[in-house]
Amino acid sequence: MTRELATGTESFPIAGVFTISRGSRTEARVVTCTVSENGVRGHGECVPYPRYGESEESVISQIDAMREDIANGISRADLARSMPAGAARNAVDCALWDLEAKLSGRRASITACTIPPRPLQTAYTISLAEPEEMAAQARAHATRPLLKVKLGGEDDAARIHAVAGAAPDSRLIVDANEGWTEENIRENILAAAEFHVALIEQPLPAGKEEILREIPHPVPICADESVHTAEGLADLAGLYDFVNIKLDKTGGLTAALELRDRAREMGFGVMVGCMVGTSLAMAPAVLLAQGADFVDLDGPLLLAKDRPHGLSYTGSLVSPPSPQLWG
Ligand SMILES: CC(C)C[C@H](N)C(=O)N[C@H](CCOc1cc(O)cc2c1C(=O)N[C@@H]2C)C(=O)O
Ligand SMILES: [Mg+2]
Repeated sequence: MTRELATGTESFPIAGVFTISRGSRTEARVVTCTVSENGVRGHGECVPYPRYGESEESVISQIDAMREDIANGISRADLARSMPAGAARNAVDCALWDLEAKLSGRRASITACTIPPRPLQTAYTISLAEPEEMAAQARAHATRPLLKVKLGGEDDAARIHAVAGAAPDSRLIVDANEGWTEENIRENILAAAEFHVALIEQPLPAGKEEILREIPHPVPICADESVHTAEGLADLAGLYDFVNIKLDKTGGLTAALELRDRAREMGFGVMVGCMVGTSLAMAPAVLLAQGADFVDLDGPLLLAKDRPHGLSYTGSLVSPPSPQLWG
C-alpha cells in the first residue's frame, strides 16, 4: 500500500473578535492534513495551541515526520503509539478516520457510535469583555438554550450577574481559562451558584488546583486545560466533577473515545469542546459528543465563513456531518 500525505495551513475570519483570558483572535488559523490512497482523500484539521507548546510550524513538522509511516499505511492504533497526544496527531488521526470511511463505504459513525448520531444542542460562546458588553452579547443570543461565558478578569461576579440578567432563560457555563486565583475562587463560585450556573470550567491554572479538593462545589467543576488523555484522569479524581474532551488535546477521535469511556467509568460528567476551528474539526467531535452532558462545538458559529459542506446549525442545534464534509 502507498499513501500520500499533504499538510497545509488555512485562515478563516472570525465574525468580530473572540477574547478569552489569554488574549484576542480575529481569525481561526488551522492546520490541515490530507492522506490519500488511490486518489481517495481523507481530511483532518487541528488547531495548534501555544498554551500547550504548539505552533503551526511544530505541528506541521510533527506530521511531516510521520510521512513514511503514513505512506506504509500506519493504523490509528499504531499512530497513537508513535505520536504524542496533541493537535498534530489529531489532524492525522481524523484524516485516517475519513479515509477509512471513504475506502470502505462505511460511515465513521458506524465505528464511533453505538446508535445513529443525532443533532445536538451546542453551547454558544460569549467573549470576554466588560460586564455590560457581555450582557449585550448575551441579550443578542438569549434564545439559545446554553451559553458559555468566558471569564478570567477582575469583575467576574459582575459578569455572571450581567449575563444571567440578559439571558434569563439560557443555561450558563462559565469558563475562566485558568484565570481565577485561590483568593477569588470562593466568591466567584458563590456568584456562579447564586445565578444558577450549570458548570464552571477550569477555574484555576492546571497543576495549581489542589484547593478544589477542599472547597465546596455547589456548581460542578469541569477540567479543561488540566485534562488531555485517559492517562491523566486518575489525578483529577476528587478535584473535578466533569472533563472537557477536545480532539486537539487527546490527539484525535481514537484517543478521545477512550478518554470519554474511561471518564464515564470513573464517574466524571462529560463535556465535548473545541478550539476556534471549522466544521472539519467539529465533524468528528459531533460523533464523540453523542450522549455527552454538555456539547461545546460552536467553532463555525463564530466564523464569518466556514468550509463548503459545513455542518448544519439550526439555531444551536448542530447536525452530524455529511459524507461530503467528513467521515
Ligand atoms: C469557538 C469557541 C470559542 C470554542 C469553544 N467554545 C471554546 O470556548 N473553546 C475554548 C478554547 C479557546 O480557544 C483558544 C484560546 C486561545 O487563547 C487561543 C486560541 C484558541 C483557539 O481556538 N485558537 C487559538 C490558538 C475553551 O474551551 O477553553
Ligand atoms: Mg475551556
